[in-house]
Amino acid sequence: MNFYRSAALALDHLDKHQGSVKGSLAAAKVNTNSAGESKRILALIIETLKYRDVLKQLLMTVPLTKLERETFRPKGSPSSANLLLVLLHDLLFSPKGKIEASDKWPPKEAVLRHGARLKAELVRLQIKAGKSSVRELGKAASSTVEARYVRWNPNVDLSRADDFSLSALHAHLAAKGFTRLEEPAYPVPDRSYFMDPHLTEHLLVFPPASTWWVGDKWYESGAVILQDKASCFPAYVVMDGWDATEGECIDATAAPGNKTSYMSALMGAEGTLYAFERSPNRYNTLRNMLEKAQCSNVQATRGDFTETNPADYPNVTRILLDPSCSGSGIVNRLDYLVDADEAEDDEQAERLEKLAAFQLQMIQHAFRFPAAQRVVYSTCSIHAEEDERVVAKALASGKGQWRLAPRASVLPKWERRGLVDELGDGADSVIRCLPEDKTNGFFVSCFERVREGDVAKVKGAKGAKRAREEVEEEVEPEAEAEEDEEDDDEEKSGAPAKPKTPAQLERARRKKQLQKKRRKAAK
Ligand SMILES: C[S@@+](CC[C@H](N)C(=O)[O-])C[C@H]1O[C@@H](n2cnc3c(N)ncnc32)[C@H](O)[C@@H]1O
Repeated sequence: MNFYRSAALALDHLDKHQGSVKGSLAAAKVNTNSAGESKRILALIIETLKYRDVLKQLLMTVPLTKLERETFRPKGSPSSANLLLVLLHDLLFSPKGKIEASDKWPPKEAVLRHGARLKAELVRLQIKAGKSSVRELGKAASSTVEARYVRWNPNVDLSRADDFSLSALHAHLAAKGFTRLEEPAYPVPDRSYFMDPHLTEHLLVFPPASTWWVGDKWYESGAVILQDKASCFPAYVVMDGWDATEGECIDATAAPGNKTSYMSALMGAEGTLYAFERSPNRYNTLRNMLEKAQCSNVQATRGDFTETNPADYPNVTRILLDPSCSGSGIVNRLDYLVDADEAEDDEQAERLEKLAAFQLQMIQHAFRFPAAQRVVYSTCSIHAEEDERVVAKALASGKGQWRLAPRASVLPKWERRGLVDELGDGADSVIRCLPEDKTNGFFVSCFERVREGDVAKVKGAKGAKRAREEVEEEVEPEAEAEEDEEDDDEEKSGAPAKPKTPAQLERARRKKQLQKKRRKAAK
């Protein structure tokens, strides 16, 4: 009984948008030290959220708060609305199909009085929605990736006496009872796999529930690496057309090292790949990864990429930047189950602005490397603020010396390209990935240096022009502080200057929000 009350209290808390799904447990005073109890309640909350829309629809047809007014009073704590949702979830969608409480508990008695009608109405909703089972009425979890990716790492084959070639891997998988398909098939059939249609030489695609690598010598030796497909793209794009005579490469933000190890493999473990990582802990992880994956051509450095002196790397021609981002593309998050409110939107906008400034700074630093020809910038974010807009600003600040590489060298067969509204023509040069593409949400762009006398049209120029205007408009941090003071004066005089452009309007809105917060805090 308490179990349902706690889950309903947590849902009440979430309705007020006071934090994350997990955070709502503490707010509902669930004993988070008791792993069993909190896990059970968390699972109920998540499952109820998945079915919330259909349960609400059902309650419109069978209005239990009216029919059972005595039990489900309007102003209870937890709210009747959420108590009903969790009870209905267990009755209609849980594997046991029942409410796990004493038969004498009034809310259970009240719901069961309408059990037959509720079930019949639910089936009606299912038929109307054209679903083959009531479970299909739940919100599709965005964490459902339809495939599991395994990257073959040729470095191990190069450095070890055992045969770790791709053909040996196929033979190993056949011995494990897997069938290799010649063509991609989704969902990937049980005990089957195929070579990924975009990364045909290195990436194998398995059914999502696969675990064959656990304890397997191929995994233990680093000869296969678990890496999402989209996360392989940046290394693949930055190394496009590379040959060992060309020069050296950099992975500027390397830990845990998935992309570094793929770059190293694409270099045939030849030449030199410098890998930077700022965080000491993550640097240790990177070192372990590089050792396991036999990345003998990588020189790892613990340090801040923006503090490197470009002149010290006169032979570096290719740079990969995969800096910290909001991670909004990572699909095992629960955020999609709850709608963000305006206050959270404001916090998010502020956070994205800071991230974007840092991301831009990383690209601008990469542009300073004297021999750099190709700079790839990627994020696991789906926000234009961190993706196309950063790219447009980088182009705008590149003084015409950098442009977006043509689609032909940026995974031309990948269909989902960038946002045209943001980058104009340049959108075709960059790629976006979404869970619909059976990957995490991801963004990859590639800048190339414009050769002297090259008059080719600079792609992305439209977005860059707009970004240049924005950059010019952008307020320096000091100036912003001054502007804040000015605004205070304006407020006193009662004559605020009117913001004119969308960017100014957005800043004014955020500033107002901040002032509101400050005033609230001062009270
Ligand atoms: C998104 S992760 C990189 C993931 C990595 N590319 C991979 O595929 O395994 C970003 C990493 O960059 C590091 N980082 C952030 N700013 C940095 C900087 N200025 N210099 C070097 N590393 C930085 C972070 O500590 C973090 O480990």
